[in-house]
Amino acid sequence: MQEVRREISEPPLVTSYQALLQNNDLHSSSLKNENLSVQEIDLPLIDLCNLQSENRENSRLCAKEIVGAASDWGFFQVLNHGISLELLEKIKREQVKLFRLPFEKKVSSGVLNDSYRWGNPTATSASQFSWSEAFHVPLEKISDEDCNYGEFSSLREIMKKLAMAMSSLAQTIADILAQNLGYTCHDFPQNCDERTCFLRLNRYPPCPFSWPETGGGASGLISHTDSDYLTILHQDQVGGLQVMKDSRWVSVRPNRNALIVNIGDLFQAWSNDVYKSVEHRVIANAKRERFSFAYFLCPSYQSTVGAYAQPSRYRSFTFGEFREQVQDDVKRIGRKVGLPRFLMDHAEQHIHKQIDF
Ligand SMILES: C=C1C[C@]23C[C@@]1(O)CC[C@H]2[C@@]12CC[C@H](O)[C@@](C)(C(=O)O1)[C@H]2[C@@H]3C(=O)O
Ligand SMILES: O=C(O)CCC(=O)C(=O)O
Ligand SMILES: [Fe+2]
Repeated sequence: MQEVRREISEPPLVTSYQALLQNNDLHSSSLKNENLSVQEIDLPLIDLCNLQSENRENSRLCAKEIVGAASDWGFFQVLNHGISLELLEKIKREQVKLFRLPFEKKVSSGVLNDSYRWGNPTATSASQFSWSEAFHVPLEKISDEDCNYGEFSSLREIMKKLAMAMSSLAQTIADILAQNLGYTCHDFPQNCDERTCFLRLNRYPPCPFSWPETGGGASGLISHTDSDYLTILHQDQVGGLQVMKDSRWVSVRPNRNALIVNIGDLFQAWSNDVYKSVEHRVIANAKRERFSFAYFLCPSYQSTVGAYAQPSRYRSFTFGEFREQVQDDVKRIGRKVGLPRFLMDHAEQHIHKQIDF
């Protein structure tokens, strides 16, 4: 009887991870029992309905909560964000269908602007491996007629709606954070539009190398800070997102009605470290697959990040220079360094201070 070859949708994560384990000391694993006593917490929960309140005091207090969380946690979650549960559930259904495509098709069909990524292509050790797959799609490609959606035309419509709603939410929050620092223009950050921003769809397959089965194990997504101004993130109810708080990992309790907002590297630089771009990661789950999606508020590569006030702790750099430095560091030392590469050194700071007076 003709054997029906079941097309595999799973990326070859096991093979890749095992190959990396062979390279390294067999006992080395990314989470050397780091995960033992991670506390589950609720991120600061901010109800955005107060922002539109006629009561100016409510609106002011809501803005104050956003500023406080962005300065202290670098992460918070918002209610009444303008994206309906119905739309969020539609995205989840489409996302499941999309990731169920045969792996070969995800890699080679060019679907969603050929934006498919899995594992961590630059990983040279097990600790840099990410047990996940993703589509990282520029917003402009979502509405681009010749963007290959294959049988996913419904996905295009849903992603366009999502992108619009996420863009508006990100702009509202960026405005509040910028105004708090005395920035009066209403279009901060400049040069962020559908040509420069991204939607990222993540799937985290069940992982046989996950903690605590092995007392350490693969990361769903390795620890990183986001290379953007601001990220709006939706995680499903499986859990696994962890955020660094006071030098300890805390696990973020899922809240089905909330969206998570986190400050990116560029906003930390622009705000002279007032707002924090905080390390976060995803712990792989042994039994359940997990889905999330994220909107990244990014400027054009030619845009200078600058600072809201001088003297800035960071030398002036463009987003393109930042991305290049990230990729160069990942290639040369196996991990992203990010902002520390752009700190003004003391001599430069001294000179800038002299020039400014
Ligand atoms: C926000 C992001 C930065 C990142 C891609 C991502 O969407 C999520 C994973 C991040 C990460 C972590 C490990 C590596 O440093 C990196 C280059 C990667 O492959 O995944 C970064 C990505 C980045 O900075 O572009
Ligand atoms: O899946 C998550 O919860 C986090 C994803 C993330 O950090 C990212 O895509 O940058
Ligand atoms: Fe992230």
